[in-house]
Amino acid sequence: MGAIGGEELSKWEKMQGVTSGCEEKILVLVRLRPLSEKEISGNESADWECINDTTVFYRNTLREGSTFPSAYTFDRVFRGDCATKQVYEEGAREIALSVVGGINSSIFAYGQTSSGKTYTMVGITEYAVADIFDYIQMHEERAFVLKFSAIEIYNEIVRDLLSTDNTPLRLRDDPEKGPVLEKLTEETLQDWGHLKELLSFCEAQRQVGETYLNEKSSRSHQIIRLTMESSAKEFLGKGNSTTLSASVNFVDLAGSERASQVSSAGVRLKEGCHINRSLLTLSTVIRKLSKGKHGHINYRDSKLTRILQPCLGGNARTAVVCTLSPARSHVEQTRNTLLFACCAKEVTTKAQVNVVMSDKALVKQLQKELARLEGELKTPATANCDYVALLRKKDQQIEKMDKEIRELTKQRDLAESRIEDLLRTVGKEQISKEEEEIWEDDSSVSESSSICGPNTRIREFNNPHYNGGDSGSYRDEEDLDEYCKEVRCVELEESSRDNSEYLDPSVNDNGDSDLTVSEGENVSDHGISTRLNEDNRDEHVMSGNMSNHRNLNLTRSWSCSRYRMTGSPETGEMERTPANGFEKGLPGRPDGLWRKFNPLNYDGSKSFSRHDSQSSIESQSVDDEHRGNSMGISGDEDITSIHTFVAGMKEMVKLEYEKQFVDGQDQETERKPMKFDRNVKDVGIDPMLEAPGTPFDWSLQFKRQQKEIIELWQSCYVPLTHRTYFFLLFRGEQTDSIYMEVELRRLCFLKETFFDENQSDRNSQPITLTKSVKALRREREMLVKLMQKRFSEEERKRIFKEWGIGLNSKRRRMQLANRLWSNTDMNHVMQSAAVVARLVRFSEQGRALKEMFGLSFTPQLTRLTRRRNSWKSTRASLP
Ligand SMILES: Nc1ncnc2c1ncn2[C@@H]1O[C@H](COP(=O)(O)OP(=O)(O)OP(=O)(O)O)[C@@H](O)[C@H]1O
Repeated sequence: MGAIGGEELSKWEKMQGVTSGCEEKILVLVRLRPLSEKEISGNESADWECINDTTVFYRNTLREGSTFPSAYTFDRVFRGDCATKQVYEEGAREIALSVVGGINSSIFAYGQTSSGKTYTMVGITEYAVADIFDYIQMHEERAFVLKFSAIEIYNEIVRDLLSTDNTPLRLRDDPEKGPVLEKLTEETLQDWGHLKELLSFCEAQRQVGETYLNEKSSRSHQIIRLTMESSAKEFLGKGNSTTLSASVNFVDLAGSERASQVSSAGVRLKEGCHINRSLLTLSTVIRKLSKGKHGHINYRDSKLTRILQPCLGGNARTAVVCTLSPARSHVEQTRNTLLFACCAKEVTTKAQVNVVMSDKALVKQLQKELARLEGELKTPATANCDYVALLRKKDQQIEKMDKEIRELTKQRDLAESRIEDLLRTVGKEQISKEEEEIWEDDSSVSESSSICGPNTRIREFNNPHYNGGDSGSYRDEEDLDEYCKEVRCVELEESSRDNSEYLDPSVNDNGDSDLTVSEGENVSDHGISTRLNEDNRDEHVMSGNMSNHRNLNLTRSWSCSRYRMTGSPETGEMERTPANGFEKGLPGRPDGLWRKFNPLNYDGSKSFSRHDSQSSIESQSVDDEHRGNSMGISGDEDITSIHTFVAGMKEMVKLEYEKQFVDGQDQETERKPMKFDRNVKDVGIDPMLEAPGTPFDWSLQFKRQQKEIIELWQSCYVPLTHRTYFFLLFRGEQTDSIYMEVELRRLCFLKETFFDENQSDRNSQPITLTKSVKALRREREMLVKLMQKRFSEEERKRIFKEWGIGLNSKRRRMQLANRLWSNTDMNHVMQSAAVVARLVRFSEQGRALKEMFGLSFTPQLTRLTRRRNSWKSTRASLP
């Protein structure tokens, strides 16, 4: 055991200080042993020699075909006659004694079997421990603790060499300490004797076996670990000491071997496999580490590399002593060892001093650091003032940004709201278009067999949930129900509105109507009798509308018609008066109100004076000739409903009453020919005066007009619903005459509009035959759907039979719908009306419709109750 002089130790300590925390390469030493007696007796030649302290040379250069280099250079090479002490002192000592300065270290012995690994490591271990003991003795100011532990890895099993228990040790990874062997025995070294005792024990415990090459061949990897802790004695027990803690590993690897060379078998062969495999892993790790610490390093492929991981490129100083046999027979194994050594010398580690602070020392240090930081914060330095100003500025910026955020949020919400509105609008339009396309594309209905469209505009103008969509869009059964409900609803509204309208119209002193339309409120006649023309005026387009409002460009709406303009005409003072019912308003109307009409001065040649009813009628008839264009009647919007008819009717009746009240006398009616070969008397414009004396004439006239109306309905493609309502409501009573006349007049007008060849551009005409045909087609489709809903299966079968529709034929309901109102034969008409009435539930409303429409407005003094039996029977035949 070599003693370490004080001078030498100081040199090491300086060196440790320089190297601590810095990267350094593994120290590679090569030791060439002499030929063993066996090799000598076997006439082995020594092909390897150390030509200097760092180079080993292969001198059998005559060997042909060799591609290996002849000289290998390392940190230090030792000839066969070198003692282990020299190997230690000139090579391993520096690494081994790093532990005294708190730096981990490891010394490996790597080489083929019988190359002298154990021989070398036993010596190095003892020299190192001896030096450590000397170091301890030389540093009495410090307190040292030296712990000894030893393990072996045998067939990939880790065993505690200080324990007689062969229980394998568990290996786990500690985040701070790295790989840790659980329950590993650690003996605190007392003295040299104690060390020798332990080493002997380990040697006895280690797996050793006889092989062909080595009588005492190590069959396991052995690691002897010395852990050294040191603290300055002056701080011990005061809680503020710091401790240096480090370990040094003495690793005696099992020797790589060739089975053929060692002639091993059985247990030895198995041992050799494990040995070679683990050494191969070690070689791989070293080779990868030699190329840099990039990528995955397979430490975990063997217990050996896992345990030695900190020593291989980690926090440790490492020395590898590669032992060689010079014998020619081992040349390949020797070259392999040299290749390993070459790789190892490229591997770098980064060792640093391991200082363990006591808890108290750690707390004290942290408190000191905290006090320093608090002092900096409390110091009213100039810099702090700057911070205050900076903080204030930042606060202002934050406040400003908050404002901007709030404003932007508002704008965003507003924009989102607008987008939603827009999307809703676009969505509705899209739905409308799609629905229209569906209707247009549906070829299931024979257009040629269609007659007219449903009262579709009712939906459009009265359903608050249906704003601007295609009126013909009844998408499902619910819609069909809604359709029927709306009919009734609208009819109720119609009744009240008609009455109010009749009472309310007034004109100002200039002869112009004060009934200004509220734009967009074209609800007056459910889109049939009114429409919004290009001038945004609500116009009555009822063909039977005899009101000379047209000539006056009088505009009106329901909103304004609900207010009656009263008060002094001179002052123009107006008073809003709630609308009254038609019945009580017309006969007993205050003179003051009716005098409002006196100043009316109708337009030139086309107008008439209230004092000249004859001329007025004539003019009106002439006006009607032009109304097709001026009124902008739409086929869809015009004759589609009984409501339309009623509205126009009331206008006409109102004027007649007006004339009578204003003139105060019967006007002599000069029967001038009208456009439609009618005059006032012909159309029964004042039936209350005529009818009493001519009941029989009226009966004949009604029959004639009824036939004429039915034919016009057919040729003008009037909606079936309208036809049904009209047909069933007006059955020949004397009071019906006025309605019959109005219907005739507007149908004649419509027909003329449809078939006027002079219309240069039919597409520009709002009223076209095509539109009416399409509308009628939609109405028939609607009736088809209602058939499914209104009629039971049995009823449908019965009706199909009655109508000559084969029960096995396809699309029976469509066939029936196409046949309804398809000709003008009276029996056919009655049957058609009966079916349609069922479908639209006319029978449930019955005559109440007529009352609701205000159709019983005829003055009580002249009510004829004569009825035609045929019309009675029609209603009675309703299913
Ligand atoms: N440098 C040396 N000088 C003299 N004898 C040596 C030297 N090295 C080794 N020997 C001898 O060689 C034999 C084998 O040595 P050793 O057991 O140390 O080899 P090994 O590499 O450990 O073998 P194994 O791997 O099989 O355990 C021993 O008898 C040993 O005394």
